[in-house]
Amino acid sequence: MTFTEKLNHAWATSHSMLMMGLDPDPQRFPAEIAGRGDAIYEFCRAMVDATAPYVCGVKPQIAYFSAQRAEAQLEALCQYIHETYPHLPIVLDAKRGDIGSTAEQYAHEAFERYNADAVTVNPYMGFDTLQPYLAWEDRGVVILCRTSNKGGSDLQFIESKDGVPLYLHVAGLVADHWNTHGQCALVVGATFPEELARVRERVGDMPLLVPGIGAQGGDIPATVKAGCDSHGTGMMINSSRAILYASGGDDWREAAAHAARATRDAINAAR
Ligand SMILES: O=C(O)c1cc(=O)[nH]c(=O)n1[C@@H]1O[C@H](COP(=O)(O)O)[C@@H](O)[C@H]1O
Repeated sequence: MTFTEKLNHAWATSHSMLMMGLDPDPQRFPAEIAGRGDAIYEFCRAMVDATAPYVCGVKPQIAYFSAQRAEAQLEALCQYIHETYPHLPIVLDAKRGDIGSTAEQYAHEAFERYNADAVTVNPYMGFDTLQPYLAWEDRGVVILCRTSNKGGSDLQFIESKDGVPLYLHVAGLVADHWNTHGQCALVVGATFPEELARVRERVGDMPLLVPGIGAQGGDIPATVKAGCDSHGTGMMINSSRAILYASGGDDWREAAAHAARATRDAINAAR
């Protein structure tokens, strides 16, 4: 099954557009697992178990693992998710971008070492730097377009050809030229619903990864109104910290499950 098929299946069967973001910060771990050698793996595994019924996919952020020398725990986690929840796509958030020969190594890392269904990439260096990822035709390539942070406007709002802002130019390039195998998705922040609507209008039913609800304050009804595709779905709406750290007490698993369910329900109520 390709990434796109898996994602469509996950949307249909989970009735959820919530993506569980895994940004494990040892400073915020519950006492029960803090200090364990495998704490990152155990924390993330528990979070996936608690939230799996309410999500359409899982997005581990690689820096939270590599900064702690925990790449082996990320490998084990991806294997656990594939074995236990084979219907849930894994989007490895790595935001890679480099010349083709190096990109080949990054693609190998994401798709072979971690066996991710999709990876996030940065289009700043152009098409040839994305080709090594696109060559893995069954995997997803999730391209930064209009990011959720304030500073995204510094470059993404610069007017390109015909006065079109750069983020919309990227959306057009992907929709019209780069998505030849139907494997691409775009990153658009929930913090900018107006631009989300413009991207949706430009790219039709292409999947969108939409971070920025929860800890970054993005408005759920505005996001849903702006970003759904023609079938009333089409988004992986990510939330990480607001779910992972819903409670630091003994009820951390239950609190995460409750937060995930409530977020899924808030998204569905706005559809
Ligand atoms: O590609 C991403 O996932 C991403 C793009 C973007 O524009 N903004 C953004 O916040 N992200 C990621 O989404 C997650 C957001 O986490 P929370 O703000 O805790 O929900 C982090 O892992 C970010 O690295």
